[in-house]
Amino acid sequence: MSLLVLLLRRSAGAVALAVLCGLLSGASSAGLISRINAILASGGGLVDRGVVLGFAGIGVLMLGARIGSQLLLNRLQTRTTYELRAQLSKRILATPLRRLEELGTYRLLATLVDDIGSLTQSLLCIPVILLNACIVLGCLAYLAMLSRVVFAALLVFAALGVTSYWIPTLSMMRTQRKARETNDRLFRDFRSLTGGLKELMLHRERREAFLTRELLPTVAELRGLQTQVLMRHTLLTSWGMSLFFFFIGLMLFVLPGITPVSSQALVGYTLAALYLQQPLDSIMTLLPTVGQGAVALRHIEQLELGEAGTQGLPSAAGPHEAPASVSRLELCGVTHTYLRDGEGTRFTLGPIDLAIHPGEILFVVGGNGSGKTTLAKLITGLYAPESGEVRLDGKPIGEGERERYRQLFATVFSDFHLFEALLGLASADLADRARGYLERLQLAHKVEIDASGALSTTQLSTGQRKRLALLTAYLENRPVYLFDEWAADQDPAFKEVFYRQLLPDLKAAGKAVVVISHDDRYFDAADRLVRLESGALVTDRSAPATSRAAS
Ligand SMILES: Nc1ncnc2c1ncn2[C@@H]1O[C@H](COP(=O)(O)OP(=O)(O)OP(=O)(O)O)[C@@H](O)[C@H]1O
Repeated sequence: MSLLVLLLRRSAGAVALAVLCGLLSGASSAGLISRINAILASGGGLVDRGVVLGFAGIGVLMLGARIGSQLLLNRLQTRTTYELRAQLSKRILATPLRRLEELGTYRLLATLVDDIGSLTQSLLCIPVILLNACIVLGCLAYLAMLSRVVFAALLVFAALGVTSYWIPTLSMMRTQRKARETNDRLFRDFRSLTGGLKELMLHRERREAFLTRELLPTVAELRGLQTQVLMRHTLLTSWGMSLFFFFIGLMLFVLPGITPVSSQALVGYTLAALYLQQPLDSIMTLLPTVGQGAVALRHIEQLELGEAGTQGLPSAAGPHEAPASVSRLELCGVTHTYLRDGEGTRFTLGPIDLAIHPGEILFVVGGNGSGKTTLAKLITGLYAPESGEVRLDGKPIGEGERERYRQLFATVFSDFHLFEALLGLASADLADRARGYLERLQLAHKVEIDASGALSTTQLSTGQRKRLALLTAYLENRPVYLFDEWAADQDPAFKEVFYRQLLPDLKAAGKAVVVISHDDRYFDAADRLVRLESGALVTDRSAPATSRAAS
């Protein structure tokens, strides 16, 4: 709810002003019509300079109020979208990585694209609904002045009408919620579609199966649910309108039988009631959009994202700079467990006791699925330990220190992301330093880096992209380096450069270097080697002389 409250609080002024402008525009157009009426009725006898000026003045007021109201609504729309996008992006970055992994990127994308759109649209309805609600209240007050009996009858009728409208609306909102869940699946399928292009293009049966068993059924299900929502909405709006005319019929045919009423008063009631129709229609038309917004808001809340400023992004003051050096980093009895929903299985890493020292190359080795990457996420503070603690220079790292702690690491994970520019590394000599590393990584003929840090291209081979990721890590110049199977995609010559030159250089510069590797030919490059088996650390010893000899 906090998101909605925040938005409403920030937009309250704009919403009130938009409603005011709308009312002014409505009142001045009513004023214009009544003047036109009076002039026509007078047969032109009323036309003098004052009348013309008054007419023109109301016309200008109407135009100004209309433009003002529309401009405010446009501004509200763009600002709301901006704020929602900014808030949600910050909140995603403030959410623990493990939670985001559990949610899946497709859900986050669906929220960023879909929920933000729905929420913006529904917030935009608020001024229009308020404006029409003002008109409805005005009409009701007028009716109350005309006849208390008619007004009381209208209230009773309205209560019945709202109840008969609201109950099916609740069921319509349930369908909207279902549609929203299906939309998540649609984003997952779109992700498979764009991520699996090669696999789908190369295998006709797989492509057919993907389309007929996964994507198209989801699309069809969504279409069905959306059709249901639209159909129910049409029925409900029509029901609302027929109730309305039923009420006018009651007034015309039943009221004169209950109480004496002049035909002039009857005309007055009927006109006022008819005037109610347009704003009521407008409110009813907008209700599904508001419902959609409510569903989107609920969905965002269910993601249980962190609050901006708690984890990822610096909120206010506070040291976020990484310490320039580390003398000892320890994992003491650290554990992490993955639960696999549906299968009832689990994988537990640890308890792990491990120390990392500056000026030392530590290899983490082990079979596929033994827990190396999980250990890397615990070492770097991307996962908080479920038990045990991480200590930096003897001091335990708690939740409050984790953001600062993470700034100690320069990493290249096996599923690294390459940005289009060297972000957050601004320095006067950035381009020069980067060029030096490009030479060293044998990329100078492929990639250029301008003074702002923009890369000329990232359309490179997998091995070359990894070298660019390594370049970013070099430029970060942090006390601890962690490489997760970095050399797996390198040619033999560059593997040799990595293990025999680049790693020793980092060590010589006093960096602590953690290397996850399957390259047993180079295990002798480690000062210390630890092996993981099914989540347990089975060895922690110096690099074996045998592998040194083998290389
Ligand atoms: N996001 C996740 N959710 C659930 N289980 C996971 C997740 N990531 C990893 N696992 C499980 O944890 C275990 C260890 O995974 P991890 O990625 O740490 O292994 P690894 O040693 O790095 O493997 P590899 O050498 O293949 O990269 C695996 O059995 C895997 O099934």
